[in-house]
Amino acid sequence: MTIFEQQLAEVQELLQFENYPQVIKRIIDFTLDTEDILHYKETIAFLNWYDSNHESPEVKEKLVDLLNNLKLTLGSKEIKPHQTIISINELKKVYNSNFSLGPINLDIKSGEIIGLVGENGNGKTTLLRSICGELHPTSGKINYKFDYDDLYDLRTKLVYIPQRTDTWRGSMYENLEFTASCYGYKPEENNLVVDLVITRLGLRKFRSYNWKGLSSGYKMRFELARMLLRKPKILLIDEPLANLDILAQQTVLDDFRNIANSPFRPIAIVLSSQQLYEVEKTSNQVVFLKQGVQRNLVEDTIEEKHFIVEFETAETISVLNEKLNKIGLLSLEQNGGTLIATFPIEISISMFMKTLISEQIEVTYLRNITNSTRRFFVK
Ligand SMILES: Nc1ncnc2c1ncn2[C@@H]1O[C@H](COP(=O)(O)OP(=O)(O)OP(=O)(O)O)[C@@H](O)[C@H]1O
Repeated sequence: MTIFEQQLAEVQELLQFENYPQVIKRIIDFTLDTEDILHYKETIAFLNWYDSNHESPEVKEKLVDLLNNLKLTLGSKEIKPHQTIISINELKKVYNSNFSLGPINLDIKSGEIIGLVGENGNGKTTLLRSICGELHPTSGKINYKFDYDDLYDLRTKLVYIPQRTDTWRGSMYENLEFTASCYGYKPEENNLVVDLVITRLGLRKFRSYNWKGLSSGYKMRFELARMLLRKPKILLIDEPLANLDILAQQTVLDDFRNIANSPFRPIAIVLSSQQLYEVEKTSNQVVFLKQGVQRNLVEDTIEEKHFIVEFETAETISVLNEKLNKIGLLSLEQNGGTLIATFPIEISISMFMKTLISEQIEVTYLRNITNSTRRFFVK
């Protein structure tokens, strides 16, 4: 099964369960993948009709037709393999302020999401700005393994969205039309592509809004729409989840996943965040930075492996120590209201849970963080 066939099967399943908002997003992705104006027009005709026919019994039938037509075109299109597009070797950046980042070693592949995590001031922004070429490394090298004509072309393909973005004038729609016209879309394609991208990012209702009228979460989505129109190889995004509620965070991460993993136009996404668990669920690689030093979870073989759980309970530390000693508790640390218990690696989550039940320890929260970068945070 090709990656396209897998994705098609996923969308067909969503359609079976009548999850229309998700199906429509994925259909827009496929439509953009065709790079064919006829498909753009067909999907937009459906979107315009759907605006006033959400409840119509014809929705499903129309979506099935759209999907079948897209399948015919995309079934014979060449699938792009995921390749290393940036290779970072021994990168170091030293500021006069004495902060030093690195050495960083990292391969970034198309189609993948890399999460950069770490507490405030640990070098996440410095690394993103180095990768996009805004900062010159003190030593080490960043190899860009894709074709580009000159530095301008390189910067077009490396798109960086900072934490705080600039204000803009006019409506969101006009701004996106302008961006599309600057980045090589034909005049007859311009509005069609803008319509598709705007809808894909959940901005359809807000197209006539100006900068002041948009909430910070929607401003971030606008920046994303603007950057996607540039057809980047890599998107570097600083704290995209910062102003979003938990549901919106999950939606945005899901969108990133699908946008990155296009069978025909895969891009890499590197994002920094404090939302550790959300990022870990979505990323192919997680890089943890502590005072500028890199720790990769998958490659972290230096330390001895332990079974580690994070939990919350009203029980006292002395009682917990006594009860959990029965399954070889090695340490019990308190981090705010949360407890972190470390055991030998032989202990499993089911053994831990059985002990909670047999020892009558009531917990209000529990998470196995053995394979999470969370354990770097709590050290
Ligand atoms: N241009 C600069 N000159 C000197 N020091 C700097 C400069 N930019 C950042 N720093 C320092 O480098 C360190 C790392 O900053 P950076 O912004 O990369 O961290 P961060 O992990 O992105 O933090 P946050 O999560 O707060 O955005 C900080 O101590 C910061 O003060």
